[in-house]
Amino acid sequence: MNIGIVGLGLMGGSLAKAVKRYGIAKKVLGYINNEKNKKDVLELKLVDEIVDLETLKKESDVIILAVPVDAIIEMFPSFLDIDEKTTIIDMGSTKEYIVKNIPEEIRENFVPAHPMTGTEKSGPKAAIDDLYEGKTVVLCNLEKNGNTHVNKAFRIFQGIGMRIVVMDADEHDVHACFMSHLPHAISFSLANTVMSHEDPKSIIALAAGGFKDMSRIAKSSPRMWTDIFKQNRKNLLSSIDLFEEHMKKVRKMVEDENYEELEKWMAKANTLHEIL
Ligand SMILES: NC(=O)C1=CN([C@@H]2O[C@H](COP(=O)(O)OP(=O)(O)OC[C@H]3O[C@@H](n4cnc5c(N)ncnc54)[C@H](O)[C@@H]3O)[C@@H](O)[C@H]2O)C=CC1
Ligand SMILES: O=C(O)C(=O)Cc1ccc(O)cc1
Repeated sequence: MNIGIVGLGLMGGSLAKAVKRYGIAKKVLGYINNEKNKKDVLELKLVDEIVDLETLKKESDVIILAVPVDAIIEMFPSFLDIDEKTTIIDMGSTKEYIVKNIPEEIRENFVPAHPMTGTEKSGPKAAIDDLYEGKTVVLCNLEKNGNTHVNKAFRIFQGIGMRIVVMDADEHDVHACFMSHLPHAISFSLANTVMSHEDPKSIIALAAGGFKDMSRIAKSSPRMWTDIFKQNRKNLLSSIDLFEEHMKKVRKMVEDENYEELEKWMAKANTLHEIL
């Protein structure tokens, strides 16, 4: 099949590599809206052809939307005239707002997906060969899709070595919030907290592994994450409230010098890594 990818950054670029490597795509077409990325995509040979959006729509059996989540919504009107056999799959990190806003005309064609894998890097140069291998992709609200479109999505994701999990978009957004969006909010906060107190020289000289681990995702794209926080605002606010409760709890145990409780509380946190 021909696969057209809109947005050839980390996710789109890595998908282009994977569908070529596994022989799933006969041809990979790319649509790019910025000159700097075009140059990088050509140099990295991520796609067979860079085309305009109309050509991509006509020549692709499957169109992948690998752009920030607000851009996915903004692009809906461009796809209202696609062929009934063409499948569209989005890779956005949020699902509820996207699913709610898919126009009725293309709802059968549109498979909402979220690959639960990524890095803090962005742009075509961030694309990696095996990003998707052995990872999970969540597909949402498939009851509204035609079988042919679901089958194509399964062929692509299973074909590049992914495990598929199906759930409703609202349920997805709660899980994604706690396991990805809240951790990003915490990492951005930690980075800003430390920089508001420590000068760069001390950070360079003294930062140890733990701080580097916890602040890695604070390097993530502000454009992409502002969109995600906006679209998952309600869940993010509740998860921040709950996190604040836990911060208050540790603060109180330290303030009260309740070290017995503190040790128990930490031991409970250790058990997360028995399941991860
Ligand atoms: N970064 C990550 O680890 C993960 C990201 N996602 C989702 O995947 C999507 C893409 O993210 P990344 O690849 O990380 O971002 P990225 O920033 O690496 O790539 C996005 C690309 O889309 C292009 N773009 C933006 N607006 C466009 C438009 N209107 N038309 C055409 N191209 C446009 C940008 O120029 C950029 O090259 C986002 O929706 C994100 O939420 C999902 C899972 C993991
Ligand atoms: O860099 C990391 O560890 C990530 O967690 C990347 C990531 C970012 C956004 C997603 O929707 C899913 C995964």
